[in-house]
Amino acid sequence: DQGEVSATPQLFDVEYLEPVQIGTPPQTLMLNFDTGSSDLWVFSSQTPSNQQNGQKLYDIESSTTAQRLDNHTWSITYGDGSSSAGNVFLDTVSVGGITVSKQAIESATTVSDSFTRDTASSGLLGLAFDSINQVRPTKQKTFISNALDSLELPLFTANLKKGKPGNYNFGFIDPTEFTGDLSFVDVDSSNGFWQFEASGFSLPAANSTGGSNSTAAPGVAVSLPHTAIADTGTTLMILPAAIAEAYYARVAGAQNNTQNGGWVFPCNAALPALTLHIGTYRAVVPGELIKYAPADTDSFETATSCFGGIQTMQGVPFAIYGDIFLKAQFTVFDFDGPKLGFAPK
Ligand SMILES: O=C(NNC1=NCCC1)c1ccc(Br)cc1
Repeated sequence: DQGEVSATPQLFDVEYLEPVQIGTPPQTLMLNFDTGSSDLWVFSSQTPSNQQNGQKLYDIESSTTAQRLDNHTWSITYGDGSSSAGNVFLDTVSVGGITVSKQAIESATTVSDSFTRDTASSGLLGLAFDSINQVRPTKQKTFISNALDSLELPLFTANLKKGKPGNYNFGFIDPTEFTGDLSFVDVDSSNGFWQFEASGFSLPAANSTGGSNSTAAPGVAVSLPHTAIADTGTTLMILPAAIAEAYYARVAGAQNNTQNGGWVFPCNAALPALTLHIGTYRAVVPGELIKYAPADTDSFETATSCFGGIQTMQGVPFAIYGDIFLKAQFTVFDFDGPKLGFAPK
C-alpha cells in the first residue's frame, strides 16, 4: 500500500493537523502527527465536557468495531509540559487509505489546558518508536508500526510548508517533493525518538554593511557536535545555546527575553539563514522561516517585536529540530536502518 494525507498548518504554523478515519462507520478526526511521541490519543465521548472546547470527538459507542482493551490505561506528558491520560480501545484506523484493524486508540478521560484551548485538534498520532508508548500494563504499537508490513517501503515522509498545506506520504518517496539528492543519516532509536547526530552550523559571511547578504559565499563553519531529534510535534527549533547566541548576534536588536519566553527581535530586522551540518548534508533554514510570529501583538501587521523560530531550553537532553526546520527540508523517516533522509525542496 501507499498513502498520502494533507498536513494543514494552524495559526502561525504552531502545529499541523491531518485527517484520520477511526471506527465503523468511519469518524474523521483531525490529529496532530507527532514524530516526537508514540501514542495515538483522541478527545472522545469519555472526555469531560468541561475539558472540551468544540473538538470533534471519537464517539466510541457509535463504532461497531470498537473493543475496550480492559485494564489498560495511559498517561503522557509532552516536552512542553502538556499532558493527557485515559482508557484504551482497539478499533479500525485509516490514514490516507492505509488501514490498520485493531489499532490501539487511547481515549482521553483528562487533558491539560493547552489541549482544551486547541479547538482544532482532536488529539495526537505518534510516529516515534513503539518503545516509548505510554499504555500500561502492556505497551501498544503505533499506527505506522502496525502498518509497516503493508507498506511498499517501511517509511513515511514529511513535507511541511510555511502557511499552507503540505503532506505526509506513507510507504513511498515522491521525487517531485524535493530537489537534488536525499542525504541519509543514521538514527539511534534507543530513546524511542528519531535521534541523530549533527556536527555544527554555519552562518552567511557578514558583509561590510552588516546586512545578511545571503548571496555571499557560504560563511564560516562552526564545529559544534550535538544530538538532535526530528520532531514534527514541536513548533520551533530548540538548539544548543551556542548556536542560538551565534545566530542572534547577527540579528540587530535581538534579545533573549525570558519574560516573553525567549529570543525576540525587531520585526523589521534582517534575518540570516542558518545552515545546520548533518553528516555531509547542509540543511539551510532560510531567515524568513526564523521570523516565527509577532511577539507584542496578534498580527505581523502591527507587531514591532517578533518571536524567533530558534530558541534554547534549559534541561532538554537533545536539540529539537521541530517544524521550523522541517518546513525547509523534505524528510524521510525510514524504519530500515533506522535512518533519516533530508533534501532541500
Ligand atoms: O513532546 C515532544 N514532542 N511532541 C509534542 N510536543 C508538544 C505536543 C506534542 C518532545 C519529545 C522529545 C523531546 Br527531547 C522534547 C519534546
